[in-house]
Amino acid sequence: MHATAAAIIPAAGSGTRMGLHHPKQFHMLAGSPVLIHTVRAFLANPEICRCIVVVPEAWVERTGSLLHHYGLDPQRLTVCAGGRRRQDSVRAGMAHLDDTIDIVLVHDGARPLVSQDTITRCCRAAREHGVAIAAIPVKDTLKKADANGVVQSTVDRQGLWQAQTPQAMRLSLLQLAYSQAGDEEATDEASLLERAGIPVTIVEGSETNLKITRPEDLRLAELIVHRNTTPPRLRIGHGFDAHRFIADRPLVLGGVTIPHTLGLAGHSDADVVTHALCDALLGAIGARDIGYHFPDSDARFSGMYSITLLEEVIDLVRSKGLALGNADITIICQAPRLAGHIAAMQERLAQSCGVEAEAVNIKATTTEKMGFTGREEGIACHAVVLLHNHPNPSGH
Ligand SMILES: Nc1ccn([C@@H]2O[C@H](COP(=O)(O)OP(=O)(O)OP(=O)(O)O)[C@@H](O)[C@H]2O)c(=O)n1
Ligand SMILES: C[C@](O)(CO)[C@H](O)COP(=O)(O)O
Repeated sequence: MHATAAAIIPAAGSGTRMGLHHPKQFHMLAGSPVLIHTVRAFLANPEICRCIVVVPEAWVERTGSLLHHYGLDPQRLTVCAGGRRRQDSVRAGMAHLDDTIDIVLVHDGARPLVSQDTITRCCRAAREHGVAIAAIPVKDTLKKADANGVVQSTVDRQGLWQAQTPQAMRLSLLQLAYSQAGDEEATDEASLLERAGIPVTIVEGSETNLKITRPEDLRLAELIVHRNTTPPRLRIGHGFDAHRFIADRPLVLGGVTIPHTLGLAGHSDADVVTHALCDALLGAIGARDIGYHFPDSDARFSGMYSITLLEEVIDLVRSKGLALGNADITIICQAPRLAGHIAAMQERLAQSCGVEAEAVNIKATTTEKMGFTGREEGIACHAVVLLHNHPNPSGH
C-alpha cells in the first residue's frame, strides 16, 4: 500500500525583494493570487492527501477566506501561522501533520507554476529513496565576484544544480534533520537533511517552476500561465496546382531539380509542388492565393525559384502568429518516377518552412494513364496544411 503524502506550503515570507505593499504570494497572477495557483496544483495531484498552508500570522484568517473563495476543498486544507525564517515556517507546518502521514513535500508558496509531473516524480522518488528534491542543472558559466561586482574566479559548473521545490522526504527523516539542526540556518530542507548525513536524490525539475522573487518573475509567470491556458489556434488550408510539360526547361519539384526530358511551363520555375504548398498556407491564413501575391504579370517573378516565394509566404504566416504544424502533399504524375526524390523534396520544403522533415509528407501517384497527367501532358499537385500558434511569435 502507498504511504500517505501531504504537502507543506511555506508562504509566510514578506517578499522584500518584490517590493510590493503586500506579500508577493497574495499578488494576483492571471486571475488568482499566486498562492492559490500553488495550493491548487497540490490539491489536484492524486498523490497528495492534504496541504498545510503556512502564512504570516496577520494573513491566517484572510487566507482561509481566499481558499474558500477560490473553491479549494477545506477538508484537505489547514492554514497556520509561520515564523521569522522559512525553516521556522516549515517547522510550524510540520506540527499539523499527524502520524498517518509518511511522505511530506515542502513546496514554496511562491512557486505557482509547478507541474503535476514534477510533484508526482518528487513524491514517488521520495518513496523510493527517502529524500528527493526538484532541481535543474546549472547551464550558464558561473562567476564568483567580490562586493564591488569584480569577478574573482570562474566556478566549475560540472555537477552543480539549482535547487527548487518540491523537496519531498519521509516525514521521519525531516523530523530527524530538524531536531539535529537546532537553530542552524538553512535556505532549504535538503541542506538540513544533508547536514544530518541523509542522502538527497535529485529529480529533474523545470525552468518554468520559477520562484517569484523579483517583479520580472511575475511578468514571466504571467506569460507562462497565458501560454499554458491559451487554447491552441488551429487553421487548415488546401492548395492545388497543375502545370503543362514543355521541352527545354528543367523540372523543378519541391525546390529540387529532377532529371527528366521535359520541364514544366510557367511564369516562375513552375514548381507545381511548392505552388500547391504556398496556396495551402495562404488558404489557411485567409490570404487568397499565390497568383494574388506574386502575379504572372510582374516581371520580378519571371523564372523565379519558387522556394523564394514559399519563404515569403512563411513570413506572412508568422506575421499572423502562426506556424506550420504539418503538410501533406500529393503529386499526381505519370512520369518521371519520383520515389527517389521524395526525401530531398521533403527536406527542402521543411527547411524553408522552419520545421522538421517529418512535418512535410510527400506522396506521388499516377492516375493509371487516365486524364492529362496520365497522358503525361503535365503534373498536378494537392497540398493540405495545418497551422498552429507560433511558439515564439516575436522571434523567427
Ligand atoms: N519566514 C518565512 C520566509 C519565507 N517563507 C516562504 O518561503 C518561500 C521562499 O522564500 P522567498 O522566495 O525567499 O520569499 P520571501 O522570504 O518572502 O522573499 P524575500 O527574501 O524577498 O523577502 C516563499 O514561499 C516564502 O513565503 C516562509 O514561509 N516563511
Ligand atoms: C527552497 C528554495 O526555493 C530552493 O531554491 C529557496 O532556497 C528558497 O528561497 P530563498 O530565497 O533561498 O529564501
